Amino acid sequence: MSEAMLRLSGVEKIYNRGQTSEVRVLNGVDLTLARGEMVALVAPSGAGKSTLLHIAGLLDTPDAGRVEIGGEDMTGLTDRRRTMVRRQEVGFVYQFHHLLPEFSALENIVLPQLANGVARRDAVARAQALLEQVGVGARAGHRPSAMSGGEQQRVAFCRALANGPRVLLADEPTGNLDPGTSDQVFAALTGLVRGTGLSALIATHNLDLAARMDRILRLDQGQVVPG
Ligand SMILES: Nc1ncnc2c1ncn2[C@@H]1O[C@H](COP(=O)(O)OP(=O)(O)OP(=O)(O)O)[C@@H](O)[C@H]1O
Repeated sequence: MSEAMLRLSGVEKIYNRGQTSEVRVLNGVDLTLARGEMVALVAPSGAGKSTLLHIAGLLDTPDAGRVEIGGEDMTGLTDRRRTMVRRQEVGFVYQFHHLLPEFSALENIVLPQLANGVARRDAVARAQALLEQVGVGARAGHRPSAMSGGEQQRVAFCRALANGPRVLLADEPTGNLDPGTSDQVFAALTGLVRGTGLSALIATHNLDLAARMDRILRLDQGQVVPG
């Protein structure tokens, strides 16, 4: 059997709304991403995609169930260890790029590497190589505000991959782009992911993009089912 990079088992999440009402957003989510798999997560707005991605990426904890990354059970880890695993093993991409506005594209990819203990020279070389790979190498010195939306998002992909994570989690990564740009930016993301062994879970409303991934999963009534 192929190696599981991300596994969620029986994951539950309940939010309290006031003192009397609660909403069970995730109700026994089981999900496994094999090494190198690109999987689409499709769900109506409000179904709990962001909640699921945050739990999978160790930004939030489930009320029940467990999360394993690279075969390691994340339940009961110290905050310090969780932060370390998140920084090294998980890359995030959001609908909006969230790049640091006062830094260049290159620096936005260098900084997370420095925070992870990489030497500056190596970090710069990796950042430049990633930018070249997604076709924005010539923009390395530009600040985000001097780049197009598609270019900004490509830089955000590079930043997410800066520390060589094993798992990439993306929440509507092309949701803010027009259809043509969305296609190109998705192709750039695919180019970065394929062949690296990285496993990607990509939430999208775009069914054309979803159809280009290895599998489609649907979040339905708090559970993940084949799409
Ligand atoms: N901190 C919170 N407290 C209470 N309810 C919450 C909280 N966070 C999310 N919810 C509720 O949980 C449900 C799922 O939210 P979530 O953001 O995960 O959905 P989503 O599928 O990502 O939606 P969208 O596609 O619109 O971003 C929603 O009904 C939301 O209102």
